[in-house]
Amino acid sequence: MPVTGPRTVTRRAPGKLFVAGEYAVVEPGNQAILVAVDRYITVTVSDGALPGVVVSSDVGAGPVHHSWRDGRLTGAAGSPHVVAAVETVVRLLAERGRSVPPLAVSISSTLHEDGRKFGLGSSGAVTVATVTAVAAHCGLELTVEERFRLALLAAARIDPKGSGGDIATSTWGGWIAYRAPDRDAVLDLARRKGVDEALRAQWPGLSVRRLPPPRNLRLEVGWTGNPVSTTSLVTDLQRRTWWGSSAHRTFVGATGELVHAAVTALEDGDTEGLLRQVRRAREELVRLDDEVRLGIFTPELTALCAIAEHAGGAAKPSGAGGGDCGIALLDAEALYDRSQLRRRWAAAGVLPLPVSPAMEGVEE
Ligand SMILES: Nc1ncnc2c1ncn2[C@@H]1O[C@H](COP(=O)(O)OP(=O)(O)O)[C@@H](O)[C@H]1O
Ligand SMILES: C[C@@](O)(CCOP(=O)(O)OP(=O)(O)O)CC(=O)O
Repeated sequence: MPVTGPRTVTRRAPGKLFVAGEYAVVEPGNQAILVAVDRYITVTVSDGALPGVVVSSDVGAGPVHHSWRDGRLTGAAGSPHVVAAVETVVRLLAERGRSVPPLAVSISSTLHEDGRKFGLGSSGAVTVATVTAVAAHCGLELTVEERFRLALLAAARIDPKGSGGDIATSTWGGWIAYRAPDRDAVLDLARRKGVDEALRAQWPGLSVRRLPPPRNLRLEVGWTGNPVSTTSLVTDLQRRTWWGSSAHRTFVGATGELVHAAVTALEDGDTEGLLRQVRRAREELVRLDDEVRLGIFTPELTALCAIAEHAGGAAKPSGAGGGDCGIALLDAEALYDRSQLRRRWAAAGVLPLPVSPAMEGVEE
């Protein structure tokens, strides 16, 4: 049966920042706090002129034509996240006895500048927006969690080490507390039993909870200008003798405690308490970096944190570090000079990014 749905569908998914819990969150069950930001990946899906799928992106070279072979898209490399997202939705359609028409997928990003990513979760956002737009184009009705699960299955095929915190944030939007499932286990389930079955099964470890946004805080974001491969930093960490050592367990224990305390502070509207936990999160990342010499804290990220602290805020890298961006939270009621903070960041090689929390995730 051919699919039916609107002829042209556009969906956009927001980027994200890590507030606390990065690195620890890659292990199933460990909690992190993330917030969506008002920079987006927008995906438009329409009927294609050629059999297969043509993908064009404003950050890629020209359009890339992929053909179907045994449920997989062949052709030039293009964007692996977009390809995996389309394949995963189409596999679900096939399991439900439905065929897919030729597709044209077009992507635009405000998570990049001149083709360079800011490090605001473009891979997660493009995966979520593609899954959602292709599903809507094909008339596939999915719950929010089903769309998250499809996007996580797609992204995990490319990198099972990724926690999926970016995908959850792009899906739900706002401030969230996230715990990852075992990605190898859910991939294995989808391979053995199919995607449809993987949507229905329990995913042990997974939890996503909306958190109330802090009322009296300003979020400042600074970009170092250096794009970083999160996968290579996480892979590097997992190869060190530190991984599995008592220092690793101490890091996970301390991060678990501070994330829990930060969740409580958000739920209680305790601004000072949240700032304290964000500082603890930075200290734990500093300790990790001292122990492992991973390069989380570049000179720019160290300066970003010091300058924001000097202004009375709490600051840290967002995510893997090594470049990309950092965040600062400042008490909106306390007196601080925002333009001075931004000037001092700029003088230290940190570009202030005018972004705000986005309370909506990708629309259905
Ligand atoms: N605008 C886009 N168009 C196509 N693919 C994209 C786009 N943005 C991101 N991607 C995909 O995400 C990958 C980059 O992921 P990553 O380096 O983890 O960036 P980020 O830190 O922003 O998530 C790219 O290789 C590509 O597969
Ligand atoms: C180390 C991490 O916990 C956080 C990485 O966050 P980044 O923001 O650096 O990267 P992307 O999610 O690819 O945008 C790994 C993870 O959770 O996947």
